[in-house]
Amino acid sequence: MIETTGLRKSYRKKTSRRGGDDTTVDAVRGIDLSVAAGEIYGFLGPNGAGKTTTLRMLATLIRPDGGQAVIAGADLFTDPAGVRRRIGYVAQGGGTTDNVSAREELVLQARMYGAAKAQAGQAAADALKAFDLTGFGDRPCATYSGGQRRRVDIALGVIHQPRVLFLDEPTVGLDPASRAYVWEEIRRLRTEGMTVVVTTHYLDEADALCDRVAIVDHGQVVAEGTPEALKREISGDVVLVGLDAAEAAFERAAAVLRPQPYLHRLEQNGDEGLRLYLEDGAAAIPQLLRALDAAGLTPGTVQLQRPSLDDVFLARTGRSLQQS
Ligand SMILES: Nc1ncnc2c1ncn2[C@@H]1O[C@H](COP(=O)(O)OP(=O)(O)OP(=O)(O)O)[C@@H](O)[C@H]1O
Repeated sequence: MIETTGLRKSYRKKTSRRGGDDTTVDAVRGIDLSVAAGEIYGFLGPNGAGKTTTLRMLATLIRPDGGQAVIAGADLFTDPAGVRRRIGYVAQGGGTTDNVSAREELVLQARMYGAAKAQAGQAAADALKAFDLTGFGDRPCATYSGGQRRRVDIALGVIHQPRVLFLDEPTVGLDPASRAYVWEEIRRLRTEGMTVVVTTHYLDEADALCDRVAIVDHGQVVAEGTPEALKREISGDVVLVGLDAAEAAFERAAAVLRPQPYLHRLEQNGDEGLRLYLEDGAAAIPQLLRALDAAGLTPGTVQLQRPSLDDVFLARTGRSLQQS
């Protein structure tokens, strides 16, 4: 449904000093994608990774500097109008107006896509029902909760029944219950056959919602696959060892643990302690506690975890997504 090769975009930025030269920001440095019909496909990455730029290029809102892309059978470079007819796009923060109701917004949007008045009224009524907005859909949008407003944004994005929907950070700023509700709506669109591409910097969102994920960093895809397959790459378990915030304790513990035969890899876990990658965490914990104890080190906490997408990010970039 979406095929891209080498998609790229640079921005020119004026330096703040007068007479200074322009600098170039390579926001997207050649992205190859293949998104199948009916998938929920996620771009996961830290702020500034190039997720929004990629999405805006695919949605015809920014012209790429190079590469190729075909979306729902239309070529992004030679037929952007064809792409636009087949897609919906919901920007970060959405586009609803405070003093207008959801129904009015939906009617207007349907009319903009060429529906006659009666058809647009019917499409709006159907959308209010489908997205569970009927209870408040005739009140001004300013009176809605963040989650309700987000559902209106998504309803607006699909009023013309596109084949592909692009959602930029759909749940940013929402409470956990509203986020779960928005995920449900996105899954419902998939069951109706829509292909959904979503950007997020939430690990749990990428993990729970997306069929496949591209992990993006510095304008490039650093890992791609189903969340399960990506996590399987990090074989074994993760053990978090909580230590005193003193650097010296981290270094001493690392020196003790590094030679242990069961350890695959060891990283500092921010200022909380160490993150150990090993085959069988439950079996290794008593041994590593004994080794630390023999060196006079007592961890405050020891936690066993399954690898997360953050561990994949860490393995590929050397940084944690949560700390980037
Ligand atoms: N209009 C612009 N002019 C100059 N630089 C830009 C522009 N838009 C984006 N950038 C830069 O391009 C890079 C990628 O930005 P982009 O917004 O695509 O990242 P992102 O992954 O979506 O992050 P966020 O979630 O913070 O929006 C960043 O370094 C950003 O500062």
